[in-house]
Amino acid sequence: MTLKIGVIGTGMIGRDHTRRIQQVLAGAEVVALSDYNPDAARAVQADLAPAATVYEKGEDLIAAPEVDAILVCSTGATHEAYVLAAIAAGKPCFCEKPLATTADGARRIVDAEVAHGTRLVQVGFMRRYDAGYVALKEAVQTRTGAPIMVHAAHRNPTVPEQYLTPMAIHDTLIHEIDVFRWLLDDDYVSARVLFPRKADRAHARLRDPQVVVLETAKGVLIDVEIFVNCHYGYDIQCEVVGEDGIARLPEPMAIQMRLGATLQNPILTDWKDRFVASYDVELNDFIKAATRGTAAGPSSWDGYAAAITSDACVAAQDAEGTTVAITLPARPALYD
Ligand SMILES: NC(=O)C1=CN([C@@H]2O[C@H](COP(=O)(O)OP(=O)(O)OC[C@H]3O[C@@H](n4cnc5c(N)ncnc54)[C@H](O)[C@@H]3O)[C@@H](O)[C@H]2O)C=CC1
Ligand SMILES: O=C1[C@@H](O)[C@H](O)[C@@H](O)[C@H](O)[C@H]1O
Repeated sequence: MTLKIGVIGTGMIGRDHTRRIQQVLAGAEVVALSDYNPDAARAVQADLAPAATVYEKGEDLIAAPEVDAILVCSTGATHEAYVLAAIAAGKPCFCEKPLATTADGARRIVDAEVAHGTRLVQVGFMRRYDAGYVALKEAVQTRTGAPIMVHAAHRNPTVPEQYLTPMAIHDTLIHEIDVFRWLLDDDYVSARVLFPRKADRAHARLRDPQVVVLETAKGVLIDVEIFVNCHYGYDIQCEVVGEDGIARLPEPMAIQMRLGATLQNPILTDWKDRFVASYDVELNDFIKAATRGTAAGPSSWDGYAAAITSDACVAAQDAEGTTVAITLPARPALYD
């Protein structure tokens, strides 16, 4: 069976996921496209999915009988309504991060999915599918001994003027928030944010860099540097300190050069290149599960936990240096 997918939001990542389904992965095809800007949907149709129907409204795409499963790749604030509509239609739905822009919104999705009775939603936390993080998790489970600390960094070369201080949490740190819950099999209990002096390249309305300190229920302390004007490249670092040893996230594969009396290792500059393979694997997982009428991988519960943690981190930015508590309600059995 070929899974017939409708894509809502055909901007940068919606286009890229459409390319993936049409040109890289097996078992699915894009049969419908929709975007707030119909020209964007038509451009993706022309370039990648000539047989797809363009719908003016995302709701109509979700209801369309030829659509088996939905990809929500529109702007974050629109995710909640589309995911709820997909659940109401009983159709599997892959939702790019964030699941919703508020914890209350993510909770409404959890409640709707629990009422439906089976999983339908996968959240686009692709790092869980990255070969480096998968190897790191295995090392933490089998070799480092119980984790005590995590030191991490998320560095982007630059960000646009619209990227404001809370986005360092909602848009950027959200990947670490999810991947460390998964890596450590743990939940957060508190957050603190510290600001050093502002980098010269950071624009007026952005405090950059910042350091977020998260504490987990098992007592692990995680420090994450977020530096989105680091200039030199796109750089994701992670080191887990355990009872018996230390495990580091591997660097992306690259040719090392000995040239002109220097030893050179290139550093990537674009997050799309850093995680290109993991996007393929996460969507493949979605296609496999959606073909069976369900969803796997990062769940609505994970999206909700990330939203609660993000809200606490943003409160911690405002509280500058003060510890903000994080409380996760009891997890419904659907997500065990
Ligand atoms: N997993 C990851 O690493 C990444 C995830 N993302 C997430 O993907 C989502 C989209 O990001 P980008 O593609 O970078 O943004 P973008 O701005 O390039 O594309 C968003 C598209 O959504 C459309 N849109 C806006 N409102 C809409 C509505 N009500 N209905 C239908 N379409 C609507 C816009 O017209 C635009 O074409 C965001 O939630 C973002 O956080 C983005 C980049 C990386
Ligand atoms: O999701 C992403 C972007 O939206 C975000 O702006 C970047 O900071 C992240 O590195 C990237 O993975």
